[in-house]
Amino acid sequence: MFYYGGMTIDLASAGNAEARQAALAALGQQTRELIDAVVLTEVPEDEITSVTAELAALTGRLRALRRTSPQPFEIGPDGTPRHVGNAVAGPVNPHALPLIIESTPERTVRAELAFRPSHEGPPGWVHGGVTAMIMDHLLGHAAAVAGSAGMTGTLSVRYRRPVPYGEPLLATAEHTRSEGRKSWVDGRIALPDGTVLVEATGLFITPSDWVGRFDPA
Ligand SMILES: CCCCCCCC(=O)SCCNC(=O)CCNC(=O)[C@H](O)C(C)(C)COP(=O)(O)OP(=O)(O)OC[C@H]1O[C@@H](n2cnc3c(N)ncnc32)[C@H](O)[C@@H]1OP(=O)(O)O
Repeated sequence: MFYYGGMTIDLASAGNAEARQAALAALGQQTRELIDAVVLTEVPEDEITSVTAELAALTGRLRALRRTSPQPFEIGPDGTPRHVGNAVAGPVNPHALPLIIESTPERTVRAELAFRPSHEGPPGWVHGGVTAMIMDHLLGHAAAVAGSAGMTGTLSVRYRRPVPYGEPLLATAEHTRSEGRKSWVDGRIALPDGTVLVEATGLFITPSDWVGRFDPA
C-alpha cells in the first residue's frame, strides 16, 4: 500500500508486482553503486556540488509516493521467512549487501559475499558492526532453516582477524541445539582458504505467536 495525496493505493494489485520488485531491486543495486561511488570519489568540488543537487532532485521524485507500513514477510524457497526490504538480505534495500543465502541438505546455511568500500571501519578493513550484522542475520536464517525461526536474544562475536572488503569471503552457520523456544546457532566468516576471520554464537528465541508459523519446507 502507498499513501499519496490523501489516497491509499494498492500498487501490487494495480500492476505487475513481479516487474515492480525487479525494478525496485535494480534501483537498490544502482543506489549501492552510488554509495560506493560517493565513498571513493575524487572528482572536483564543483562536480560534487552539481551531483548533490541532482541527487536532491531524484530524492524528491522518489518521495512523491511513499510506503507507510512495513513490507510483510514472504516465505523463501527453503520455507524460511524473509522480506525484500531487509537491511542485510533484502534486494530492494540499498543498505543490504544483499546477502544471498543458500540452505544445504543438512539444514546449515552458507553465503558467498564480498563487503563494499562503504562498509569500511578501520581504514582498509570492514567495520565490526557490519560483520556482526551479517552474522546476526545468517545465524537467524540458520535457526529458521532448522525449524526454529526467532528473534535474536543474544549475539556474541569474536573478531579473530581484520575483514577485508572487495574480496570474496564465505559465511556459514549451523543450528546447534534447542530448548523449548530457545535455539543456539554458531557461524563464521572465512577467507576462501578456510581462514576464519569472525566467529559468532547467537541465541534465537521464537516469539510465542511465531510457534508453528514458519515451519521449514
Ligand atoms: C530468516 C530470517 C532471519 C532473521 C534474523 C533477524 C535477527 C534480528 O535482527 S531480530 C532483531 C533483534 N532482536 C530483537 O529485536 C528481539 C527483541 N526482543 C524480543 O522481541 C523479546 O524479548 C523476545 C522475542 C526475544 C523474547 O520475548 P518472549 O518470547 O516474551 O520471551 P520470554 O517468554 O520472556 O522468555 C523466553 C525464554 O527466553 C529467555 N530470554 C528472553 N529474552 C532473552 C534474551 N534477550 N537473552 C537471553 N535469554 C532471553 C528467557 O529467560 C526465557 O528463558 P526460559 O524459558 O529458560 O525461562
